[in-house]
Amino acid sequence: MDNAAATTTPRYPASAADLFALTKPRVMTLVVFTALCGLLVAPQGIHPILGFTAILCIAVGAGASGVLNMWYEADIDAKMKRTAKRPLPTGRVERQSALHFGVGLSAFSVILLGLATNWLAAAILAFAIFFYAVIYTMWLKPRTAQNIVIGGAAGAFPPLLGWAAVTGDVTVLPILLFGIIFLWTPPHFWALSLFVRTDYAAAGIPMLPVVAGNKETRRQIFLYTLPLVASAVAPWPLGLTGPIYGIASIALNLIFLVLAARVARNTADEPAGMGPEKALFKYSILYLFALFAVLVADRMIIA
Ligand code: HEM
Ligand SMILES: CC(C)=CCC/C(C)=C/CC/C(C)=C/COP(=O)(O)OP(=O)(O)O
Repeated sequence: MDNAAATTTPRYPASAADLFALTKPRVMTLVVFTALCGLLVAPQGIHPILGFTAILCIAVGAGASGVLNMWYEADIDAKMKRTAKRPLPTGRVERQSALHFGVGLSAFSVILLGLATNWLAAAILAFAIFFYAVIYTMWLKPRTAQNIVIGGAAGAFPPLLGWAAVTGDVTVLPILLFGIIFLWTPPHFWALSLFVRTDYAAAGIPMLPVVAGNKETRRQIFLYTLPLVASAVAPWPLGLTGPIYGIASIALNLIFLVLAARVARNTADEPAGMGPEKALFKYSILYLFALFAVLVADRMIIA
């Protein structure tokens, strides 16, 4: 794959800031937070140093998968306004360096997590990295408009990882947390994808609005919101949490439902400024932070 958009001579060694940018640090905030929540709601404790090491490994593993994603997509990123200024398309980092960095961080995070906690957690981390870097990035994303639905599962692993690092097992609650992020990802991303449809079309990526149009994407956003809302409220009736989570999650989910319904009802050809789509995208991030925060608060108060 040629890096056609290279505009500067690659710096060797690459700057720390550029290498850090390859790990998608802004997205990582929510990855780290949901992993920490998975760790905190586990039914037993973990030594703080081991807990810190586990979260660090999950963050580094997620970052590694972001590096491998950017390594593979350097020429696609060069074609899209949103991504053209990244370190690889601008030529600030050599592709070979990015590959070594991504593989090195992957191996480091998986091995250290296995040594510090247990090998189930390490195996899940290895699988999550593989899922995002290979199954989503290399296989699904360029081929099908369902890329986000299946591939988004990669981002649902962090709470499962946090839990497994403590307990060495996986039970109903961490699987539900996985399910919540899995069902959250399509509305989260499709709301944004409506704004960058032409970018994806230019890069030849079959994102849903490119393939099915804005109207169908808005409808799918609402359809995925229904099981999301159901699974996000479920921990309370299932007896896995108390009323603090129950009541807060009902409020958070009602807002999500209303915003998704506004998106579905929007008949404008293109999404505009701070319209329903931007509101839903921004709220989706706040929602996941808040939902996981109240889960931890609820479990800590009950305990
Ligand atoms: C395949 C699934 C996903 C896709 C395609 C996707 C895509 C995007 C895109 C394109 C952005 C815009 C900003 C940027 O480029 O940084 C974004 C923002 C964001 N995403 Fe996602 N996302 C996905 C899943 C997730 C998951 C699983 C999480 C964490 C649990 C997450 C957390 C975030 C956060 C925190 C932001 C805001 C970053 C900022 O401050 O700009 N995303 N997402
Ligand atoms: C533990 C572990 C391995 C977690 C992985 C977490 C993670 C980073 C999930 C994917 C979220 C994400 C930023 C998708 C971007 O999609 P894209 O690559 O299509 O976006 P782009 O166009 O911005 O590159």
